[in-house]
Amino acid sequence: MAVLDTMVEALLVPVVVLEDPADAVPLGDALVAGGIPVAEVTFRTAAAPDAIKALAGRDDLLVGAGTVISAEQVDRAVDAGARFIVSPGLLPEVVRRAQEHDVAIVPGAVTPSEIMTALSLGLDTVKFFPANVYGGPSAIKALGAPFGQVRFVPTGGVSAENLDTYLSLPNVIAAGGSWMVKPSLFADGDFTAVTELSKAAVAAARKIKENA
Ligand SMILES: O=C(O)C(=O)C[C@H](O)[C@H](O)COP(=O)(O)O
Repeated sequence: MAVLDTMVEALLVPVVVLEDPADAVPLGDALVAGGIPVAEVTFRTAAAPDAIKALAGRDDLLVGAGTVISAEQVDRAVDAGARFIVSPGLLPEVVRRAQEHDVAIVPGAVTPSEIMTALSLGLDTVKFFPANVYGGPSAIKALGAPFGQVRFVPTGGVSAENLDTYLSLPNVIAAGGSWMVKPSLFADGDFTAVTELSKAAVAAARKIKENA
């Protein structure tokens, strides 16, 4: 699916939590300037649909919705213009609703049973969340043995410091995280730090995959 290809190319999925939808455009600009053409805007705040709307028309940035935990939120995310849906867990009705909308869905799956459920729903890409708690890189490596066809997007506790331990795995297609988009980085309205941390993350991610 083309949408997931963009994620694979970016190697990174910034997990964005916005309180003010007015921050969406400057944050999107900062990510693009930093070389990350993807943003996962989480439904943890009420600002999510408006923030997604503000970014949806762009052709330099792929915007998706994160923390989507109900079919109704899938509808709202897609209405707002989300091009992909990310969920912390695996709920078949959430997956099916996204599929009905023909929108890419990356559900959370960390156990063999959850991965098998994802496969049974026609998916081959899952979010491994919270990655640091559910066994980190060694768990993803071990799951790769029975599930060689599954691609993982570890998220939760991924940082500039441990990015290499995840992205160096062949079954990890991208890493998700908030370290380059933390609200504290742009609380004063200056998004420079987002761009700088994004640039550093992109450079590190490319190097890791080249050497993997
Ligand atoms: O709620 C969801 O659906 C999420 O996407 C959770 C986020 O992925 C993580 O909270 C990001 O984790 P950190 O990078 O450790 O901040």
